[in-house]
Amino acid sequence: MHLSDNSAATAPVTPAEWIRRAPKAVLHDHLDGGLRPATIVELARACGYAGLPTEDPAELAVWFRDAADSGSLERYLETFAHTCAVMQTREALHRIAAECAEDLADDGVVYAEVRYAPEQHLEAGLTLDEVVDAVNEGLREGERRTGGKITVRALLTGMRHTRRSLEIAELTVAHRDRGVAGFDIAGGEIGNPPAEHLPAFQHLKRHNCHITIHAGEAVGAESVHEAVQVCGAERIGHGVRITDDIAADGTLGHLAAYVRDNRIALEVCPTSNLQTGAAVSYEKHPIDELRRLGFTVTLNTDNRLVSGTTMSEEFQHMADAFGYGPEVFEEFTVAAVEAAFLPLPERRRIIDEIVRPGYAQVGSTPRS
Ligand SMILES: O=c1[nH]cnc2c1ncn2[C@@H]1O[C@H](CO)[C@@H](O)[C@H]1O
Ligand SMILES: [Zn+2]
Repeated sequence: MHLSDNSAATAPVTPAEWIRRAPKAVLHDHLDGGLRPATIVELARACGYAGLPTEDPAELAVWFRDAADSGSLERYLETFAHTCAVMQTREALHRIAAECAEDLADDGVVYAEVRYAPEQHLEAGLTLDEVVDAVNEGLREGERRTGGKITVRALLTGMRHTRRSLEIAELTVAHRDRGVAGFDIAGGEIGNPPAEHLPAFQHLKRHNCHITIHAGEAVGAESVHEAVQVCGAERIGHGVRITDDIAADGTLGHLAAYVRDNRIALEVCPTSNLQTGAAVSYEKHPIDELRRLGFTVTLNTDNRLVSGTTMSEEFQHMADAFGYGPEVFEEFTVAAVEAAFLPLPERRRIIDEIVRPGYAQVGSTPRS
């Protein structure tokens, strides 16, 4: 991985106004990867965290993006030490969750699933339940502040390298129907296969809970296979290395065919992929090939602060790389809401009452 290859990841973009206005849905956005830089600085002062690389919010934003632009998932993940350090109290979690909902809504996001690992927020004595309650209350507050422009659900993440996934699965079951929509596994992929967390997945299945798994980011198709066929993932976080199972002429192997034919949604995060080395450039990102081959593709931020991005910026990068217009973004957005971990009538309502009418308006106004 040459850093010059992914320098596009750090190039500033100004999304077109119609992109900002278009309704968007994000299924893959980490709460602890999307804080406002000014909030981190304030909270660090308040809790006495002295480890920040700078106390200037603008410099801090640049620092995160540059540090994460490393070509390796492991180094990308090191930056989260600074965000998690200031996310240890009920008040901090509440504030960060509320601001997250506000920032997403401000960017035109109408539906979001925001994920985080409760086990990373216990350093100041909170219990797992208290962490989940604080985040849920913050998300509800954020939804209210936007006047109901956005619906947000939480996904609880178990970390691949720790041994708490069964507890987090139990927590997911306990908080389902109260703001928690599903379960995820994240963290360093190499050497930490998802099947090591089988008891967690079995618990979730026993209780009919939704599962998504980060896979096919740093490890190839075998990781996607294990996530789907052994662990029962309904969606795949990233999943871009499913291309290992697709021949140059577009012929699909059995795994790729299974993922496509069962409409297992890929939560694709282009800028993050450039930073971690999972893709070499926007223009060469496999999202376009996957879309053309009929995969269920959704477009996501992964980490707005750490990857220095927003949904509008991801849309703009894809528009620049592949010439996508509103029709394709409507397709991505509908695909995302269809794959949401929401009851079907709610998904239909968001698509019929918000997404379709929103794109009808985008299409009828001049694009600039
Ligand atoms: O793209 C990713 N791949 C794998 N793990 C990730 C990614 N982005 C964030 N996290 C991890 O998920 C934790 C909970 O939100 C974060 O603390 C980070 O360690
Ligand atoms: Zn992620």
